[in-house]
Amino acid sequence: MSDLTSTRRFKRVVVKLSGEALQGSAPHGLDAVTIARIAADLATAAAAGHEIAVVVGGGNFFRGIKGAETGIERARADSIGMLATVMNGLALEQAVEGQGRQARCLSAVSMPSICESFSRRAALHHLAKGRVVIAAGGTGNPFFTTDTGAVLRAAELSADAVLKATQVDGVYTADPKRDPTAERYDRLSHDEAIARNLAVMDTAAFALARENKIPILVFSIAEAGAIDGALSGRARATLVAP
Ligand SMILES: Nc1ncnc2c1ncn2[C@@H]1O[C@H](COP(=O)(O)OP(=O)(O)OP(=O)(O)O)[C@@H](O)[C@H]1O
Ligand SMILES: O=c1ccn([C@@H]2O[C@H](COP(=O)(O)O)[C@@H](O)[C@H]2O)c(=O)[nH]1
Repeated sequence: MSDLTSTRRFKRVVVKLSGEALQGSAPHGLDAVTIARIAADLATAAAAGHEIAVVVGGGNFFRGIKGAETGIERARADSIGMLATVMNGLALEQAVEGQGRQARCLSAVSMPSICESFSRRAALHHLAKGRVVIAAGGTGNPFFTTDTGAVLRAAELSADAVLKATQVDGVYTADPKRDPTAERYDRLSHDEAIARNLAVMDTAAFALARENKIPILVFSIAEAGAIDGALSGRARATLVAP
């Protein structure tokens, strides 16, 4: 059995969901049909017995680095970005519950009148109850990304893998959206991803995953059933593993 066909062994996973994935074909923001499709995927994976924690990005609303380019102080711009991830988290929580599966949005940035704060204990409790945990707010600190947040949560929750659900179907030699000659890897190591500066995730995220020996599966979330495809090894994907 190859590495990719044995991914069912990943019982507890952190799904890193790009914010852009939630906007569907809209230029920004949230697309209800797309969110419902992704929520159905998450609910199906949970019903199949996987413990699912989702770390959601915010790029469909705001990225701190872009805000800083317009003159907003970087740390403040990153706070706006983290709030964007909470908006996405709440929308996803609603959508997963709409699929008949309990979900809990836990924010790394405390906002108790809106949702529970993230703690390892709370997240493990909800996972044990079969709820989909949505970890919003990234790491809770500026100058980080939700990719690093996803690996951090995976380490804290002793997850078996990070499933990076994104716009492309794997890791390429260069950004395939910019370079049509880029070639896809089936598999590579964390070391190789860092050394070749493969920007599908930031270096901090790859380094934290390397240190904690956390495999990362990069796959496209464009089609219904993508998460089950990734978990069952059917998806076209790249495995980043030691
Ligand atoms: N070597 C590479 N291989 C694959 N994708 C790459 C590579 N370099 C850059 N990319 C780009 O990285 C993107 C993945 O980032 P993603 O969309 O998941 O962003 P994010 O910052 O994690 O989420 P958000 O949408 O919330 O900002 C892909 O869409 C792809 O265009
Ligand atoms: O730990 C974190 C995570 C995120 N941010 C800010 O949020 C936005 C959106 O996150 P993406 O990972 O780009 O989707 C990001 O650009 C940062 O500005 C953060 O500050 N800390």
